[in-house]
Amino acid sequence: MPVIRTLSKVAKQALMGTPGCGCQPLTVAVRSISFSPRQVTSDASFHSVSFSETDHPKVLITGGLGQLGVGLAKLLRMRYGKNNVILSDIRKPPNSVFHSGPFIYSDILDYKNLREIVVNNRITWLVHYSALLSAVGEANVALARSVNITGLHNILDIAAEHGLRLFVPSTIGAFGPTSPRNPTPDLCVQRPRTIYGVSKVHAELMGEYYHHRYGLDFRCLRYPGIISADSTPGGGTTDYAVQIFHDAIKTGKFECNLKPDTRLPMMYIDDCLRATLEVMEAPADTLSMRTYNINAMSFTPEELTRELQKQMPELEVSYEIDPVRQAIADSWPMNFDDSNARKDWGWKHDYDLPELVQTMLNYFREETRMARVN
Ligand SMILES: NC(=O)C1=CN([C@@H]2O[C@H](COP(=O)(O)OP(=O)(O)OC[C@H]3O[C@@H](n4cnc5c(N)ncnc54)[C@H](O)[C@@H]3O)[C@@H](O)[C@H]2O)C=CC1
Ligand SMILES: CC(=O)[C@H](N)C(=O)O
Repeated sequence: MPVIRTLSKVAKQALMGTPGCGCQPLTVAVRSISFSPRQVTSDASFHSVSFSETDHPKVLITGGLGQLGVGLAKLLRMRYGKNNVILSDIRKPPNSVFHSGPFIYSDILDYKNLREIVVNNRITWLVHYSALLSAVGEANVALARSVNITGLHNILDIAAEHGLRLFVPSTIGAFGPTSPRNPTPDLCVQRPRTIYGVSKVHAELMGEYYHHRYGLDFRCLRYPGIISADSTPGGGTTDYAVQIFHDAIKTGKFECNLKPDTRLPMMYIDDCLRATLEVMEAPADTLSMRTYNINAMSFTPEELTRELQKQMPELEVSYEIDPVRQAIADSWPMNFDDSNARKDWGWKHDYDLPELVQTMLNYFREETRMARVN
């Protein structure tokens, strides 16, 4: 009974705020009475590992076989050592991925399995990439709700119980038609119209809540559309900006599913992965917020085509609009204001549109050359 009374007093303080002091004292109070978000058995704290800044983190990446996970694992393994970064997914990894470092099966909907992986591998950082993206999410709302929301709850609880540093990406899709679109600041109205966007706003808010309530070291970046050469996108609205390179090289023709003047924020994958590493390594006292916009460039299909045609004048682009993707794109930011990330932890992108196009074309040309040689 006295414990319950203490808890409700702490909860009341949390809701009302304590004048003249930040969230830290509250966090300490909550932790000191061992109040965790999910009922855990007593051995859980025995296995938890405290991460010292001088050690290498032991990282688990969920949903690691998608467009971004393999590249992130490569970057983190170069920095922290091959065996300190575990990729996981529910799909079977290709040979090259399986032989490049630790891989493990993990379904984020299986709470016990997740917990076992975290405990047995002494995980200290969790990068949570599993998700259904905007277009596939609209095609399967029930599954998107389950993976993006129920799965996130499992991740938050595991991370809070085991004192992990947790990274969850959000997206330009976390904004909607009533948000300011040009530019979109960090803090503004967020009323997305997709299950993907709704689940990402939920993730931002839950992560920040767990940070204030339980002291969870939650870090979140809102990514623009990510463009990569050696990995394929998983069913988003910005996918056209990757597909155009494949089709341009293969056939010299591309059919675009968005209107020529649809402007969206975009980023080359190397910038995205470096930003992720940088925000994970940033000292906590530099982070004035826990969710940041990051930006690099912003273009329309027409502008991307023109840049490509500078090197491939024969490229032909036609337009066959997909109404679902177009409606999504029309509700998303056109330009992203990432001034807080630049100010707080020194974010700076390397790739603008010309460098992006050059880098992508170099990759595909080299791949074609190698294929001819072999
Ligand atoms: N690629 C992009 O342009 C952007 C990505 N993001 C976010 O970054 C993260 C990674 O994105 P991508 O790699 O592009 O996604 P993706 O769709 O390519 O990959 C997602 C992965 O999650 C896995 N997955 C699905 N259900 C699962 C489950 N129950 N348990 C474990 N894994 C499961 C899938 O097998 C897949 O490999 C996502 O959270 C996404 O929302 C945010 C903004 C832009
Ligand atoms: C911007 C994203 O989050 C993703 N690429 C999508 O288009 O759904």
